[in-house]
Amino acid sequence: MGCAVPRLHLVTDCRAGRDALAVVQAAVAAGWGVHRGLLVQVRVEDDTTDRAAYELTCDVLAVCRPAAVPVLVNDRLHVALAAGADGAHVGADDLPVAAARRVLGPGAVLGATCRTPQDATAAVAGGATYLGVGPFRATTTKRGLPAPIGAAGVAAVAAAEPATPVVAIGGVACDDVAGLRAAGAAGVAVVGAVANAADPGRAVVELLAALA
Ligand SMILES: Cc1ncc(COP(=O)(O)OP(=O)(O)O)c(N)n1
Ligand SMILES: Cc1ncsc1CCOP(=O)(O)O
Ligand SMILES: [Mg+2]
Repeated sequence: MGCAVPRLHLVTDCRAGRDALAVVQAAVAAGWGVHRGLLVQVRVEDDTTDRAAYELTCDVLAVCRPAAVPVLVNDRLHVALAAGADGAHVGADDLPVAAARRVLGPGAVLGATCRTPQDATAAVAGGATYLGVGPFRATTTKRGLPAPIGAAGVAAVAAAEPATPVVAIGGVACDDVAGLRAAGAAGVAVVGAVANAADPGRAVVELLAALA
């Protein structure tokens, strides 16, 4: 995966009682020297206002820009554009990939959620830069997810679109990285593996080392 799509996607945990910005600060501070492997996706709760999403994105950008860590915004393309983020991530309930590409323009990073090879082929045709593939495993971080697809499901998507980086998501832990890479994933996206860690910075360093 080139520098446009790093291997470790840190997705913010904005549930009540969480300090998403503090986790991003810890991740970026700990990752000095290995920042080319890190990307932050700003993912807020559905009932978060656009104003709050925009302000968090600006705060995350202020932390990430000096370290050259790319920042994406989940779902809300207008927030990504307004804040000057590097791109966005869309899934089945968001704008279609091709429409998102038209909104963001050709230079933006655009991720698309996929569960199947058919999803992947459609997303690539629509202009996806990378494919967020999962859920790999059951997770408590997001409610209402479909059944996990496991490493075999990740491998099926990666094989269908070998020229487009696959980022596995859903219950991913550091110990899963080798198996996911072997399945064809170029990288992983995590919430809990970092946000729930006693030392989020150390968790980032360990994940980056496993992905190297
Ligand atoms: C890298 C990555 N992969 C998948 C998702 C999930 O996106 P989506 O299916 O649209 O679900 P929400 O995150 O919007 O609840 C993601 N965010 N990032
Ligand atoms: C947003 C999202 N989409 C599929 S799984 C997931 C949550 C991933 O969080 P965690 O890494 O804690 O399982
Ligand atoms: Mg979405």
